[in-house]
Amino acid sequence: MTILDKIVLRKKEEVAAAKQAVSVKQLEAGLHFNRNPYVFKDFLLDKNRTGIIAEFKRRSPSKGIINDQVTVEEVTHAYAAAGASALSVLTDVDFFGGHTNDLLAARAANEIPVLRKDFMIDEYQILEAKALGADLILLIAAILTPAEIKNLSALAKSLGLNVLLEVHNLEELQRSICKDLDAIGVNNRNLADFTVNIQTSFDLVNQIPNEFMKISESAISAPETIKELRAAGFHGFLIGENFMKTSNPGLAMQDFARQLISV
Ligand SMILES: O=C(O)c1ccccc1NCC(=O)[C@H](O)[C@H](O)COP(=O)(O)O
Repeated sequence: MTILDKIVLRKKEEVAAAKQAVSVKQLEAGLHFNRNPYVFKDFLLDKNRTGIIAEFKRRSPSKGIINDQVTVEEVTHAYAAAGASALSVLTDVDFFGGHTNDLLAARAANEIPVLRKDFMIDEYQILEAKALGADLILLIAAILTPAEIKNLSALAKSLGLNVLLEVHNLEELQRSICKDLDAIGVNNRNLADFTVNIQTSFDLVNQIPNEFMKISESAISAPETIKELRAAGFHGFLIGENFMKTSNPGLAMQDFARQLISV
C-alpha cells in the first residue's frame, strides 16, 4: 500500500466523521459560504506579484516535521506581503499536521486567493472548502477517476471556486482534462515514492492546453528554476518546504522574491 492509498483510506473515515458532525445545511449557513472567491488567474498574471503559491506546511509524509514553531497568520501574511499570488494551506490533520482552522485563519488574515490543499474525494469537502473561505481547490488525478474529476470540478465551479488539477504524468493529464478546470499543476514529486524531479514539469508543459493556467509544483528551491519554468510556459509555482524549513518562512519568501527580480 502506498502512502497515497493510506491517505485516501484515512480521508474516507475523516469525511464520514465530518458529515456526522456538521451537516451540509450548516456548511451552507457558514460565514464565508456566500462570499465571492477571488479569481486565481488574475492574481497569477498580476505583474506586481511573483506567481508563487506559497504553502503553509507544518509536516509531510516525506520529511516529517518541517516547522511547528510558527503561526499560520504570521507566515501567510508575510507570504502575501512578499508578493505571493496565492496561499496554499494544508487542512489534512494526520499526515501534514494541518487543520481546517488554519484555512479559516489564513482567510481572515489575507486578501489574496487561498487554496484548500487536501485530498479531495467527496463533494462534502468542496462545500466545506467554500464554507471555510477557500478560493481554490485541488483535485489530484492520481486518486480520482475522470468521472469524479468531472463531477467535483463542476460542483466547485457552480460555487464560484477555482479548480486546480494536479497530474504527475501524461496519462493522468490526458484522462483527466475537463471543461471546469482553471489550472493544471504538474507535481514534480511522485506521491507514491516521494522522489522529486523538476524535469517532470518541463516534459509535460507543452502537453497542457494553453487555455489552462500552468503550475509547477514541489521541489522548487531556486529563483533560477522559476526563470526557466516561466520561459517554458508556466504561470505559477507552488513552493512549501523551501520557505517552511527556515525559522522565518515569510522572510525566506521575501529574500527569494528579491532574488527573482534579478535573475
Ligand atoms: O510532501 C509530501 O511529502 C507529500 C507526500 C504525499 C502526498 C503529497 C505530498 N506533498 C504535497 C505536495 O505536493 C507539496 O506540499 C507541494 O507541492 C509543495 O511542495 P514542496 O515545495 O516540495 O514542499
